[in-house]
Amino acid sequence: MKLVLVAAVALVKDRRVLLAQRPAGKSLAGLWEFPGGKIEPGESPEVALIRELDEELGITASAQSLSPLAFASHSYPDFHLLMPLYLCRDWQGTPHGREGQAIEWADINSLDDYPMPPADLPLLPSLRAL
Ligand SMILES: Nc1nc2c([nH]c(=O)n2[C@@H]2O[C@H](COP(=O)(O)OP(=O)(O)OP(=O)(O)O)[C@@H](O)[C@H]2O)c(=O)[nH]1
Ligand SMILES: [Mg+2]
Repeated sequence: MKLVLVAAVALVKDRRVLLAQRPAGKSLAGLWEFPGGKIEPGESPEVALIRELDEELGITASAQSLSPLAFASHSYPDFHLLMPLYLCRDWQGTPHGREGQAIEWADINSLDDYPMPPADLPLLPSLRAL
């Protein structure tokens, strides 16, 4: 089974977390996910996330602003996903969907209203505990 490493982040402001909707045409289209993406060869998870936050949302974050929150380990039919989820409360800029994706500040107590990839569901208690 192929192991795929993805870095993701919960951007948290007050009691809200930023979710991004996967665009039509991609795998798991329409589901709400944490911003992030595949870790490229030679990248640390933090460096990958800083790059993805710029590419996907147009914001700047530093490695020191990323703290470990939880991780997902989930078998999809064609690969196994290992995804550290970081917490970030401090960044520069205003997030906007730079790749045409919808984004939303979801109330941490209303995450059930956002259909998410199956890998993400075990991560939600860590968020609610914040
Ligand atoms: N960024 C992100 N990816 C997630 C989450 N949950 C989850 O299962 N994934 C999966 O992790 C994989 C990598 O995400 P990615 O953001 O780099 O993938 P991508 O947009 O290039 O999609 P692709 O796999 O269609 O090429 C995808 O298969 C995605 O479905 C999540 O909360 N955030
Ligand atoms: Mg991505």
